[in-house]
Amino acid sequence: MAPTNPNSEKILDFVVYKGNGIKGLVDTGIETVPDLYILPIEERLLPNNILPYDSIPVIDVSNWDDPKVKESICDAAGKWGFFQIINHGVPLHVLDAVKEAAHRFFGLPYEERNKYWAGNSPTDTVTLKTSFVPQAEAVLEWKDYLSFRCSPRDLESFPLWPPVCRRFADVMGDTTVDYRKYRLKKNLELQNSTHIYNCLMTVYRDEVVEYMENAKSVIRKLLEVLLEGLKVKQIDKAREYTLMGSPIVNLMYYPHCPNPDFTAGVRPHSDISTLTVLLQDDNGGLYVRATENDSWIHVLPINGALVINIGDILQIMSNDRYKSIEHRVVAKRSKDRVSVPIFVNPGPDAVFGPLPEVLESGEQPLYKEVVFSDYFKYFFSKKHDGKKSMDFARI
Ligand SMILES: COc1cc(/C=C/C(=O)SCCNC(=O)CCNC(=O)[C@H](O)C(C)(C)COP(=O)(O)OP(=O)(O)OC[C@H]2O[C@@H](n3cnc4c(N)ncnc43)[C@H](O)[C@@H]2OP(=O)(O)O)ccc1O
Ligand SMILES: O=C(O)CCC(=O)C(=O)O
Ligand SMILES: [Fe+2]
Repeated sequence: MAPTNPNSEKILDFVVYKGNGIKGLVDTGIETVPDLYILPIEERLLPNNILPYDSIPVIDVSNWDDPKVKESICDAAGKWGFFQIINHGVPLHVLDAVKEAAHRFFGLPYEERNKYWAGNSPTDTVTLKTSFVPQAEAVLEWKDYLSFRCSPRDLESFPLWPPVCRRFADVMGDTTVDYRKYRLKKNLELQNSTHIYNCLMTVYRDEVVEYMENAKSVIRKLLEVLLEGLKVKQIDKAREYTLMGSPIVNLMYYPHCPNPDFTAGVRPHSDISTLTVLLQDDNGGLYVRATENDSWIHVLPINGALVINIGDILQIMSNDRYKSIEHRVVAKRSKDRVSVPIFVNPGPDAVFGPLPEVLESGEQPLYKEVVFSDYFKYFFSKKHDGKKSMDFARI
């Protein structure tokens, strides 16, 4: 949807086609929001539509086996589709490191960031993008993001992920070092050299993998509890592939915005994942749709917590017992906001539909069976538009 306004054409060229991103535009010192980013009034989040006293549930998961914990998770998935978990076991330093990595990556000069811009990246497992689908959006979203595909197979391209650290190259001698050798060397060196540790800490890809590795057991536990709530006794290999075969980790960057009320960081949408594990910073800005018409609940940042939301796939598999709820993001006026979602997605060729365990008592399926890559392509063929992507699978 090419803009007709010549100024918007110039901005589109600078941000998208020259690969500067919205970060590059903000770095030019703009003091007003360009037309290309101004939402029509009916799409803006107005203060009257925010419910000031409501909040999504916060669940302490220090004991996953406690029936009350399991019940709270399944209830929240059915009623809210969103909840925060605390005492989940992912160390605070791992969470802080990955947020810090996002700031460091987006703090790099244009030339360094641009090496990973969609179309330039040495591997399709890591791409830097802007907005959502700029080709299909009349108004762009105020965000850039570095996206990492993290299935075991994708991790083979780890050596091509952005290290961008001279000191790292000096220490390792070769930035294209094999991942396993790199881990081995890191473990050996860590025992006797804080200097080398500090060097390694400046490598983004390492923080992303560290975060993902730590989050895996939380994801597994959440899925076990949620599937048990649907009478599924165990997650075998085939189900594991359908539930979590191709995770994606994004480093999201919402640079400060001269007038955030006019813009969308992310438009209202539901995620297409089975579930999403989201680490947000202390800026706030994430809003979840409440049951009342067009009202929104702010997700208060809690240090160390992870925000969990049910995605379309789990709503479909549960035949609507669990809900993928719409949410949106508003950028900040004077601070750069970062967040790190893990979209826990099915493997590309996984076929999903309402689970047999859910339908066993004769309930009618509300959705047909769909191949995940078809659903994914459909989602990325248009702008974020509430929950409309679910129509793709609805009977
Ligand atoms: C929210 O809930 C989610 C989210 C997610 C996943 C989130 C991600 O961030 S995954 C990474 C980004 N997504 C994808 O890559 C999706 C796969 N991509 C596609 O299917 C296609 O790129 C497309 C979006 C459908 C567009 O296809 P097409 O019209 O054929 O255009 P392309 O050839 O791909 O691109 C043309 C040209 O533009 C560049 N480009 C495309 N998108 C962007 C962008 N956002 N920013 C900047 N540039 C972009 C592209 O690289 C091409 O450039 P060339 O120089 O190569 O011509 C998971 C789960 C959830 O629940
Ligand atoms: O940045 C956030 O807090 C949420 C981002 C989000 O909803 C998404 O990328 O799907
Ligand atoms: Fe989302």
